Amino acid sequence: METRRVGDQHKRQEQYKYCFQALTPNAYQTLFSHSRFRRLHSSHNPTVKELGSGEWCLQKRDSFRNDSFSGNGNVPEIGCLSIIVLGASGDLAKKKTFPALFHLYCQGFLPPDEVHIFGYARTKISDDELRNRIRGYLVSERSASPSEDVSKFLQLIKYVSGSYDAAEGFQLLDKEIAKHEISKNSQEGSSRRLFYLALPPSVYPPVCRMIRNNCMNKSDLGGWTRIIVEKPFGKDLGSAEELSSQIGELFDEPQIYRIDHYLGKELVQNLLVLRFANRFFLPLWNRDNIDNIQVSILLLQMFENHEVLWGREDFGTEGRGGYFDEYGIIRDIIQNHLLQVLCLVAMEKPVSLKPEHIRDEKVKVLQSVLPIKDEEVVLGQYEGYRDDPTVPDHSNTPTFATVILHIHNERWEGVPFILKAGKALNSRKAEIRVQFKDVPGDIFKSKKQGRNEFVIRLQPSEAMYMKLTVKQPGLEMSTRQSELDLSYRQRYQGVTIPEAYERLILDTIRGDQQHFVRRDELKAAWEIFTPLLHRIDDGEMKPIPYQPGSRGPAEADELLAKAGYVQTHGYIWIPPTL
Ligand SMILES: NC(=O)C1=CN([C@@H]2O[C@H](COP(=O)(O)OP(=O)(O)OC[C@H]3O[C@@H](n4cnc5c(N)ncnc54)[C@H](OP(=O)(O)O)[C@@H]3O)[C@@H](O)[C@H]2O)C=CC1
Ligand SMILES: O=C1O[C@H](COP(=O)(O)O)[C@@H](O)[C@H](O)[C@H]1O
Repeated sequence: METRRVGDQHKRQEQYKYCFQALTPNAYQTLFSHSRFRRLHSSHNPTVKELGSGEWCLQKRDSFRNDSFSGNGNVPEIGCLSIIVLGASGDLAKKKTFPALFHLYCQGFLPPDEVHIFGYARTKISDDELRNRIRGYLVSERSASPSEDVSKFLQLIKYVSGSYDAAEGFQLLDKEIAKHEISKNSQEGSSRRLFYLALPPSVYPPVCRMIRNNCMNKSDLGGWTRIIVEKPFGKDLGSAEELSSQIGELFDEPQIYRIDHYLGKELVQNLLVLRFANRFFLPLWNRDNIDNIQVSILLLQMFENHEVLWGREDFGTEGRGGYFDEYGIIRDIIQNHLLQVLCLVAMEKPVSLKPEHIRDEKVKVLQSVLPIKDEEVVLGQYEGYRDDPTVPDHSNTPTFATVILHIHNERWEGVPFILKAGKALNSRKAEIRVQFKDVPGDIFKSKKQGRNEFVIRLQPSEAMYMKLTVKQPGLEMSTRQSELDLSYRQRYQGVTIPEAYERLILDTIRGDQQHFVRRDELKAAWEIFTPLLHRIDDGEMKPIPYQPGSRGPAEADELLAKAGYVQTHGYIWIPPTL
């Protein structure tokens, strides 16, 4: 288990506290973008804090602590930090893990005097070869001198080659990490080791065992060893539980960070604030006022040879057709990303912001979901999917699904939660759409135009907008649909929204598990979908073909209408331009 030094925390906080009065956040950003200033102050990770009466203070931000939610019991740690990316030769590492680390580095969260990064995989390449593989993916809007930052960041990376199931490679890795720790004069027992498993889950058990046997850190002086594991966590309830037990025998739950990158998205993180810090929503957020809720992730992606046709996306397609066919859209997106978002939309107010309190409430939602009915599922497979060379000719794998869930509790009885995800569709967006009931005794007959909707656009063009009926400006008393719009790009100009992976890796370093999936959450999530998945795997339920570049099968829209969703015809929300 982890131990921490509280005395050092105070000393360290005091050491770096300093103020620049009358400095606005924008002025600070500009100042910080000058490399000389950054050189002077980056190791202090300063942040801007409002003092009140229009004054702003620049103060030390501890790189390993989330000060705003100190209620979760975190205590900052000091000393040397080693981040080890296992599967460093792979797709995720190149496209997401290393770029996220680079962003953190550019913002001063990974001070070079404390941090070292190791890549580990079987592929025999040199340090420089690994650096060259990832160099092109290191782009940061926050870097004032990008090429200088890229070079410095790459120098922090060392590569170790070895297998995933033999001690030799991990002993070598341990030696390299220890060398780094000694070079930083890190006291034994105070160093921190973060292992990011950017690997296929099939190798998680041997890799965890190797880490446990060969690379653990002493924790008696506040040091720790943590692991981040990627999805998919299993293929169904049985395999997920088996994987959980295997990892659980080697690591305690507080050391395991099961990542779901949707939990790191800005507007997903905003859900708790939105729901529980605003009086507006408290009395409305229930079955008395809400008719139905949709959560959707729509993608343009197709696989391999179709990519060019439909516009290649920056993440998740390349060479993943084989992976995808084994899993399908429900395992790839619905059982994890959509269900996690649903939990945050539907859960009760947690006792506090402590990770365990939040996760307790999420588990309750999952445990209250009723069994899925066949007639409330529409599966689709886009035409041409099976032409992909990595996909079997008779694949029954859905590339699209709409599934209706019902939550059996006092707040949500009777409100359908419509989860929808698909690939090769006509648009790319992720959103939460809360549709309210019709106005009782409507004297304007406005229900023919549309219902009130509260939409949270997760991506692209992050926004929240409230669709409502207003008087058409002019002499006549007629109504029209309009919106109250909080578009982030317009409202928060110049603010860079962090990447999900960046935020979640930082949370792991800080020891904050709020945005990670707990073992019992995972189990409850698989319990919901396993019966349906087995029926699909056994060929008892078949996907309906749909045209690539369409909305998916027409039957999905019919299911939506049956569930009570009323489409507003002729209204389209257009993200405001600057
Ligand atoms: N890429 C993506 O878009 C996303 C990936 N993920 C998840 O992240 C993890 C890593 O994904 P990704 O980087 O795409 O995976 P890759 O297939 O690129 O694998 C990563 C590395 O693991 C090693 N590896 C691959 N297959 C095996 C195998 N059968 N046995 C042992 N080692 C193997 C290879 O390294 P070497 O041979 O050099 O050892 C490879 O470079 C997976 O769990 C994936 O599901 C999650 C979301 C998105
Ligand atoms: O986990 C996954 O998510 C991506 C979609 O993520 P986004 O952040 O780009 O919305 C998806 O394309 C991929 O198939 C899936 O594995």
